[in-house]
Amino acid sequence: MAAHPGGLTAVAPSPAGTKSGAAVSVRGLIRSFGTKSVLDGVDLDIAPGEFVALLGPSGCGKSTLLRALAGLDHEVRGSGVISVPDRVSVVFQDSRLLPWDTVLGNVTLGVREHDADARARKALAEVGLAGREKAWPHQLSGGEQQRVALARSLVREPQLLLADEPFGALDALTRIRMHGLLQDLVAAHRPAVLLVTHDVDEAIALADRIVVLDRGRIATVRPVPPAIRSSADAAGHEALRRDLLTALGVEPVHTPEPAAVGR
Ligand SMILES: Nc1ncnc2c1ncn2[C@@H]1O[C@H](COP(=O)(O)OP(=O)(O)OP(=O)(O)O)[C@@H](O)[C@H]1O
Repeated sequence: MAAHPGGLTAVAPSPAGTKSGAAVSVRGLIRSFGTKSVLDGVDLDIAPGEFVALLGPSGCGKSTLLRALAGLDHEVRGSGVISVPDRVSVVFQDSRLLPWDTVLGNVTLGVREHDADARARKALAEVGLAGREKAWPHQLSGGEQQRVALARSLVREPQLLLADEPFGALDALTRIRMHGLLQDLVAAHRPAVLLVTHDVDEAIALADRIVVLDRGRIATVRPVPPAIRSSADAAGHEALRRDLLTALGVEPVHTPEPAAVGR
């Protein structure tokens, strides 16, 4: 879906990026529900083309932050402190396809350019669904439906892709395949990405940088060096994993050293 429908005073779209050159700039973002404070002064920058994963315990406000960036939260309060690009797309855990329209119809929906059809076909080919244009959503698997959702987000060439646990409902094997697909799509289109996930391993596998939301603020920020992302640096990967689990308040399970043979 096209996010950022407008009417949100705290969000300032900036097609050329923010003054600082960031694709996303958030300062002191506050959001409460009744007396419950959820976001309590969030500061976050995302550079153009940067992939940021957002981790945090259940209920800490990850989706609330994403909805604020998407322009879907009309109550968010700040002081003109959110700046996002002009073209923002959102992918959710469920594909949110219209059941009464075909795959092609779902992807072209809302695209006003004269070549919407051709663009949608290209996007569907990119997600591996060439030839399925006339299928109905109910004829697709969960993974295929999420592929359509990705195609629908890409057809608008977003400068910012917001993804709220997009693979959370998929089986482990499909998830791994979708990770590869998302990496390819991001490499080809270079949007800035904010991925909300519960999965530390998913965050390490995909992100350039991981941020942890805790008690309404960004509490931990960790870069993910390419060697750790690809698991070439296995020790670094494990150290980062433990570090993030600790930041999430989870006691990492102790993995014993392999027993020395012949000692
Ligand atoms: N519209 C709303 N009205 C009242 N409370 C809300 C609303 N939306 C969110 N909340 C509350 O705000 C808190 C943060 O919710 P949010 O969905 O952002 O958390 P989350 O970190 O994404 O959680 P999860 O990982 O479980 O999806 C929760 O306590 C939730 O109940």
